[in-house]
Amino acid sequence: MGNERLLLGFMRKYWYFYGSAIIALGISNVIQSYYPRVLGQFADQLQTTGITPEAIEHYSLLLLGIGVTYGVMFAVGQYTVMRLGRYFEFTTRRKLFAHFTGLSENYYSKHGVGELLSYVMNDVTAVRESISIGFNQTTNAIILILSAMVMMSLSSIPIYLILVCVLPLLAIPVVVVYLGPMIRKRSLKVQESLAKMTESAEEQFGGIRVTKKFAVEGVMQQRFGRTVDTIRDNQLRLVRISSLFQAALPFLGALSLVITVIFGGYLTIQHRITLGNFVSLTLYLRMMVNPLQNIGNVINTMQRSRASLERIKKLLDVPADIRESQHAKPLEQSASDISIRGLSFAYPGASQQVLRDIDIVVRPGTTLGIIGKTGSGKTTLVKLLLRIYEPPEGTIRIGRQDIRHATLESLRSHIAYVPQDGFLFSTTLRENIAFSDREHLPAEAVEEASRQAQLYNNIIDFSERFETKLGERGITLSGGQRQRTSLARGFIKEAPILILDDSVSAVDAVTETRIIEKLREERTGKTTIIIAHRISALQHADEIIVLDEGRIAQRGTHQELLAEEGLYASLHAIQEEGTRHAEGS
Ligand SMILES: Nc1ncnc2c1ncn2[C@@H]1O[C@H](COP(=O)(O)OP(=O)(O)OP(=O)(O)O)[C@@H](O)[C@H]1O
Repeated sequence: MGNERLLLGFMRKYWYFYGSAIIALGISNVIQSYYPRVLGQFADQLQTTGITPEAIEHYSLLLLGIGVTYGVMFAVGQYTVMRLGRYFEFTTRRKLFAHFTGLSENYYSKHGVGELLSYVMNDVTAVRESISIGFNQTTNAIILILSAMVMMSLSSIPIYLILVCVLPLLAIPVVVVYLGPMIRKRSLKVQESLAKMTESAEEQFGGIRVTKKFAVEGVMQQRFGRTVDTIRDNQLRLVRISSLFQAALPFLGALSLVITVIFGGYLTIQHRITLGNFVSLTLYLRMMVNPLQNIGNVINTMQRSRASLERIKKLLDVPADIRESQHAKPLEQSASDISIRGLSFAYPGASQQVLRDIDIVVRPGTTLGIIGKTGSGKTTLVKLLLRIYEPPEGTIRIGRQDIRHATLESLRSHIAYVPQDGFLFSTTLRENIAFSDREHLPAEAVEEASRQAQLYNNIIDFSERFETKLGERGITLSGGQRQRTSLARGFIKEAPILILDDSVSAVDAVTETRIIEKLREERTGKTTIIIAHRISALQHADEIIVLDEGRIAQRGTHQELLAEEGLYASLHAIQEEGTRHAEGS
């Protein structure tokens, strides 16, 4: 029942729409139920007084009136319900998207993009169908069946005849109760395998260039084929049971008609009912078969949509791991000193700590360099600073404030973070650079940031300059250009703290030197953290920290570190050797 709360909440909110839809559909169906009665009366008149031009005119006008009123009211009801379905679709999609943005990296590391897309596409559509088509057909069916029953009882058709003829139709609920849950279970499986396919397709399309470069198209096709096969198997299992369900209902309808023809026909021959009664009864029963079949379809759709609703509800119930504390305050605006004390950290679910006993103090306006082998915990440290993962209470402070008690918005606007592979959106270069505040950042600021990132000269070579559109994930740019676009995005933010996480790794040595020089000019008085593998990118820092397996192995200035034996000096020697080699060749 919990799952339906989402749906019921929506229905409660738009009850007036539902109310008017029920009224319109109700009127249309009640009117429609007059149709067999009128034809029955016409048949009786034919038999008793014979056909007259007045009778033809009277009955045809009556039927026309029924047809027109039915059509108009039905259209109004149908339109209202369809509109509601669409409302649900877009409000739920928005809700899901808002929920997605609140979920942490930890969640995304476990769930693929395709899987999440599947919620927004397949599941929401399935529920929407049950709202519009389902609601529409159920209302029609219930009202039409009820009106038909009332009309039959009001006519002079004997009740025992009605009951006997309707008997097979009463088996329908039994079939529904028996097969419904099976349909739902199988639908859930179909939705899950659809999600897997979307996920696989997303990954395969994203990685198509790698696939081609490694010439492994065959393997990838096979892998994708397997996900498609699973869907086929699950779909077929669903189709088998749905078909059985849908076949059972018309069969019961036909059985009821057979009884009507035999029993009703016999009573007509015996003159115990009139020919008109017989005609109306047959038409009424015929009229009830379609709605009953529709109820079957609706229950089928409902079972499917309940499966989807279950998935959506489960997703919406996933709590955001990073939540603001109740008394969170914005960070002090001018604060730019960072103090890390006794910080140890293991990723959720992991037994090994990736950071151990980290103590760092970054005074305001200074630059900290962090170097270390791959996997030594450099990025993890930044993720904790940004609270992408929650650091232990009291371990990280900015200014005097524990970041655990700062509002997330203030923390993240306080820090400009440039990751190694900054994601570029498929929009213009200008919008990508001005990402932090697209609406307000002036064109000059965008140009200045691109100059600082040594990207300006590249951009002015493009025919549309800053208005150049980037393809999906910025494919039209080279690796170095993409990295510099991401750098410009970080520079433009002019945040009190700037973190470059291996952000100049894809540019050549000359460009790197220019960027670092520009950075030193522009960021005097502002705090900067530079993470790099190349010593040249951080040698000017006020303090350099060497991380090794999550611990601080060495610390000091470039000169101090060169003077002592250790990882830094050996890295320096290797890199110098490499540079000499490159210059010599
Ligand atoms: N989301 C995660 N869940 C579990 N373990 C993780 C996660 N992210 C990183 N790790 C592990 O944490 C360790 C440190 O990773 P981190 O990314 O901080 O290293 P790094 O020093 O930045 O490496 P690189 O120089 O290659 O970028 C690695 O062993 C990595 O496998």
